[in-house]
Amino acid sequence: MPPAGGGRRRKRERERANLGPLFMVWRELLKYPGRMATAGLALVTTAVSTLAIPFGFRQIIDQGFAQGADPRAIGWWFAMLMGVVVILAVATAIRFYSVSWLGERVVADIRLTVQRHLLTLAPAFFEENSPKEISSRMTSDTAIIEQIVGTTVSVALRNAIMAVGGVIYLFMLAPGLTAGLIVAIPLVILPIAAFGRRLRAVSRSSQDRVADIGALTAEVLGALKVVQAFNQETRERERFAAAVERTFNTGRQRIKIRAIMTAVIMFLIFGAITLIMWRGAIGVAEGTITGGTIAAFVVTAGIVAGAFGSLTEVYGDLVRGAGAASRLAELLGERPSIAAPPRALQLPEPPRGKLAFERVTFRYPSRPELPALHDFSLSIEPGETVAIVGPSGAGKSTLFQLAERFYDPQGGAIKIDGVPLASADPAQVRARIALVPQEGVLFAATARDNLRYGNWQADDAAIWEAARAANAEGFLQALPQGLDTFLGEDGGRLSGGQRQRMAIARALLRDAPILLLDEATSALDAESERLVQDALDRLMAHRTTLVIAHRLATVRQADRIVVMDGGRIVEQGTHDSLSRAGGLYARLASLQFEGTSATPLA
Ligand SMILES: Nc1ncnc2c1ncn2[C@@H]1O[C@H](COP(=O)(O)OP(=O)(O)OP(=O)(O)O)[C@@H](O)[C@H]1O
Repeated sequence: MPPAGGGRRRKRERERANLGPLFMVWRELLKYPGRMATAGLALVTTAVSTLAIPFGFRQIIDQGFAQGADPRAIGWWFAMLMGVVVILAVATAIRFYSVSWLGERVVADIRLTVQRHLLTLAPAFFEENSPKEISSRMTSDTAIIEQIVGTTVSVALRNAIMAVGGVIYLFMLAPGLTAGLIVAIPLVILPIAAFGRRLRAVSRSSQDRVADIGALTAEVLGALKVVQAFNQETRERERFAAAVERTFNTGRQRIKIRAIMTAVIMFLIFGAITLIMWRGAIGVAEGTITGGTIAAFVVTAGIVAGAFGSLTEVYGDLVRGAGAASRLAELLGERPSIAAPPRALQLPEPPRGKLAFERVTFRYPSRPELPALHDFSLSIEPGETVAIVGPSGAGKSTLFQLAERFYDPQGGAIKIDGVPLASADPAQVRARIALVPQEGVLFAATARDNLRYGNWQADDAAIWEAARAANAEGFLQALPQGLDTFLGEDGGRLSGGQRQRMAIARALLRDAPILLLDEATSALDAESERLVQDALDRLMAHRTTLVIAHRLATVRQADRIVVMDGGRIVEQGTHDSLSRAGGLYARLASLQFEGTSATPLA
């Protein structure tokens, strides 16, 4: 099973080679002009004071070390040089702090923006784009951007200033020698451009491979029990090993290009310097140049060479950053397919709780060939309880997906209190619905916060009242710290029946007029079963309820039973009338309701 994201990757590889995506990072940086100014000033100061050091050397060597020089003058020169060193040290600290601060801040801002945006996207987006891959974008791609802002750009600017300033100073020191150096510069720049282009492609696929590893790790750890239960450790180890080796190989390709690139550039720079020094040595021998000048020239040329050397690495980093930024921009550019229309209709007040499907035809975006609902019509009156029954894949859960407007149907309309969902604000629509899924979803938070997910305004009195009605009071009181007990990731501390009652209590707190209830198929023991049923009865009272029924008790109590098959309604009636009719319902019921009411129907 290859990790997801192949399609997107191919699309990305067709994009033009440019650093344009980094513009997004620049826009984020512009939000902090004060910090930028401080960083810029410190940056210029460090670059200039670094260059002041060879200047000082020259003075000291030519004047200070000359025989018969005034010791006080020597002291003065050294004091000056020490001053420069202090300025260099302080400016470096300020530069490091403000530049790193910007890196951390920009990444924090980008993470906030991306998460805010992801929350607006429709579930269909996450069927085509693995959430695991997206979550690795949140960590690895943002880390790359942090490095760009916090290190690379400052290194680049400082080295650019030092390279330019250094070259000017070299000209002042020895124009002839420097001219030779300048001739060497295009020899340096051209290979950078050539290697850089190749490096860019390799860096991108290298990052993709790293994301694959993250996705694979999360997938296997998330399903560890299944892996172990099926003795698939060897297979998972091999699958992971293959991914790791792919990552290593693309990484190796990247560092190979970079190694060759560095070697070529270093050779060109230092080869040129060596040749120029040879000319300089002849100059000193002939007395046309001083020792101080040659010393300053050596140190400055070293600084300039180092600066150019770092600049070559900068390009590679910027390219990596542009890759990361373009992926984040791609996420941010994804328009939510489900959103409120420009002039959304208001749902009528007070809510009545009428839910209607009118000739709805729907295909899931990821399975366009198979209609999950076919010309489906069903109208549920306020306060009515409708039980949905049917074989697996009949389209029962799809009704919930559409009522919550996680998807839009291709044909027909779904209406709440007479307003088509497509014309309303999804937030308003969802506020009228309480959903109790088959598996109660719990967050890594306290019991209190898990319940308040239904309604953040609820105080403890309201929470306990809901807990009592949901038959959850007893076990909540028995938790070590009561409502303050941390339920752990995925609420691992609660049993299946307890989780269901948590979900019911949450739905009670939500207090919405329409209830979408997916009964758990897992059989509970008789006591749990009774507690859950009892809680459900209280939850369903006075609400419009659409329930995917798995229990005899539920279908018996329903005002109406709707039997679905292949995305259509095949029968409607009561338990007694449908049992007598001898159709699909009678078959399903005779197979599955026999013996115990806890046995799943579908
Ligand atoms: N996210 C999805 N993407 C693509 N196809 C889907 C998706 N969810 C469901 N389907 C398909 O749509 C059809 C209806 O599925 P649905 O989940 O509504 O059935 P169901 O009656 O609830 O089944 P079950 O009782 O097994 O939960 C099935 O053929 C299913 O494979």
